[in-house]
Amino acid sequence: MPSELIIEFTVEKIIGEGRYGICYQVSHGQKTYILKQLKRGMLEKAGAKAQFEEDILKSLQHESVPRLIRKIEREDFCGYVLEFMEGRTFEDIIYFDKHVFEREEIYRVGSQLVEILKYLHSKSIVHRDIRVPNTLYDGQKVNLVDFGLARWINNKKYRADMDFAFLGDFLLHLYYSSFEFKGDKKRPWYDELHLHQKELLFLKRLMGVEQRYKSILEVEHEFYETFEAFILKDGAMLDKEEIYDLFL
Ligand SMILES: Nc1ncnc2c1ncn2[C@@H]1O[C@H](COP(=O)(O)OP(=O)(O)OP(=O)(O)O)[C@@H](O)[C@H]1O
Repeated sequence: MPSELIIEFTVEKIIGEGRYGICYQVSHGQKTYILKQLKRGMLEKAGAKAQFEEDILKSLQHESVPRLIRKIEREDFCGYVLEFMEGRTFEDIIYFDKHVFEREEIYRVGSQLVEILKYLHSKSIVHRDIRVPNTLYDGQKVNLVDFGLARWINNKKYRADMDFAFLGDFLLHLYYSSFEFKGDKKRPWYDELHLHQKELLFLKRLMGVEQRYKSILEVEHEFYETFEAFILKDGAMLDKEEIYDLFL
């Protein structure tokens, strides 16, 4: 990184290096930002594609999506300064902290992701990379980052329903956090996870194993139907025992 940028932004740590760039956590005065450097080689190869992340982030205003603070385009550095979003990645929370997500928490996390997707799709944007390393969580709020693969929906190559299988796969990571492998032969998720009938159908439809959902509004409707049917009773969360009874 060029020294001038180190003067303007103090590099706190390197968060990661991906195919397209390097992510730094930086500070400027009291404020923390993310500095995402785009690799020059990749930028040239990717051409117009690199423009999507910038244009898409600029068009968004959502508390769970980082704001694009500014673009830096210089001879020796090309990248973005992004709003710093709180939380650890779900990847770290599940695989490093070994946190177990119970249904109530899966419901709370899932409902936030559905809400974020509803916003993105209403802006004609498909994210195409909703995965555990690109979602942050502080125990309450879910944030979605990495818009490198996001595109404007054109209903040909880029369809809104592409995000549904990602959402399904993401939710499966949460369900598997409580799964105990007993050395059994590996079976498909729909056989080995202990799921309520409605949950099973909801996840199968997200994943495209059963008839795919047509829109995020349909996903949202089914999400609440599915979870509220057995998690909420008279407006209150069922406790673990009560949820278990429903499975019998
Ligand atoms: N705005 C943000 N606030 C906080 N953390 C962020 C933010 N943006 C990215 N990160 C962190 O940096 C990591 C890498 O970011 P991002 O995925 O955008 O970079 P990338 O170069 O596309 O990486 P990859 O190729 O591995 O996907 C994320 O997993 C997340 O932990």
